[in-house]
Amino acid sequence: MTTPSQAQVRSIVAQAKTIVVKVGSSSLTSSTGHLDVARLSALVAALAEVRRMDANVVLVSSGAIAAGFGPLGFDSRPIDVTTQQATASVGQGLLMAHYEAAFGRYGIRVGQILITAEDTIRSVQYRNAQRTLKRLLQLGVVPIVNENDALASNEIRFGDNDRLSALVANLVRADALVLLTDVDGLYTAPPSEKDAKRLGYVPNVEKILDKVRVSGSGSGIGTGGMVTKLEAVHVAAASGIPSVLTCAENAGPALLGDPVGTAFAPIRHRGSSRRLWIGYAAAPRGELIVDDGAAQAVRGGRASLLAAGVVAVDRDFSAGDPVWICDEEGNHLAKGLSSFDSEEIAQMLGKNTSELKSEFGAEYAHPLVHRDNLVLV
Ligand SMILES: Nc1ncnc2c1ncn2[C@@H]1O[C@H](COP(=O)(O)OP(=O)(O)O)[C@@H](O)[C@H]1O
Ligand SMILES: N[C@@H](CCC(=O)OP(=O)(O)O)C(=O)O
Repeated sequence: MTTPSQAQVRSIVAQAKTIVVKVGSSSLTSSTGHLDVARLSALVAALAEVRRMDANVVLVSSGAIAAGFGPLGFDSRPIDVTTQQATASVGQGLLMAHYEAAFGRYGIRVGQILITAEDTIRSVQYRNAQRTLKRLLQLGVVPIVNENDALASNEIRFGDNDRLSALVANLVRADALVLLTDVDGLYTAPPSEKDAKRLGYVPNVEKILDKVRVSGSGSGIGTGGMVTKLEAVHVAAASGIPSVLTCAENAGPALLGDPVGTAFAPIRHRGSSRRLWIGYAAAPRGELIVDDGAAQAVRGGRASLLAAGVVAVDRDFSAGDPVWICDEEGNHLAKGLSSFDSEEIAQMLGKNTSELKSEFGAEYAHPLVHRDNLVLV
């Protein structure tokens, strides 16, 4: 695809019909780490302006832990996961109360959506979240999304909201993603280093990944630092969605398309949201190992995966789960959604369609992974 100019990217952001804005903990808090309601209100003023122009806004907001630890009598953000979860449970309600009051001043309703990483893996939950978000936007509501910290299991949690925001941008098929943090853009090195320079425009995020030096959170309040923000921008760019990264104080100008912060161009055309989900969010639960002929067909990009070409199935999974499709050397060729349980597939290996039909019935005479549910890696 031809790379848009910075002016074109800025204009996509300004004219977005649907925009996802992510605000990090570090931008909603005071120097002591407590929720700063004045900063939250300033952000809401900028978002209300976008709503006034009739664009759909989805806000991905961190800040539950920041809002919860003071009222619970802690001096600082808790460090252990269980106390963080309990703190987020208290803080999430308080955070929403502040958002409700702040958006209410502009006559705007908000709705809370709490997502776990699991919801982005399972196809049914994914569709469900997508439907609810869509309906909220149709109703003129600003959905406010956070990770469901109270219930997220330690092994599979986003932790930061950066990557979650890129997945939400895909879920709602946003035209642009704006990441608001405590630094005014991407620098060539952590901004505490004296020769670090801000980049105004990044035409291809993949080409700068090994040229900039990034580190974790500078403030110690946020979680992912610049590492997860670049991952989010990368997912968005590869999904055809441009991003702007800047500080929360620049929210207004950034949303109006002014040249603040760092703008990132999309690097690929937009695919279907379902394929993007399979490609980025879905963590494979098992593997289908295919012979040379099937590997060639899969690599061609247009074929479904038939049982006849599958030589082995690895690990237990259910129909609808994401799986790796691998060649016999163990190389990952594609990710796809399996149409059958692993137990069923074990019986179907190597059989052609008419054998499947006569042995198991017509409902088994189908590809193990349909081409619409398959994404090359
Ligand atoms: N190359 C870089 N450019 C800009 N910021 C960087 C870079 N490397 C690390 N950072 C740090 O990332 C921090 C933002 O991440 P974080 O604290 O997690 O914020 P948030 O709470 O908004 O997610 C900045 O304060 C900055 O110190
Ligand atoms: N979900 C957590 C956010 C964790 C966090 O700090 O995220 P971020 O500020 O985006 O790096 C919360 O609401 O407190």
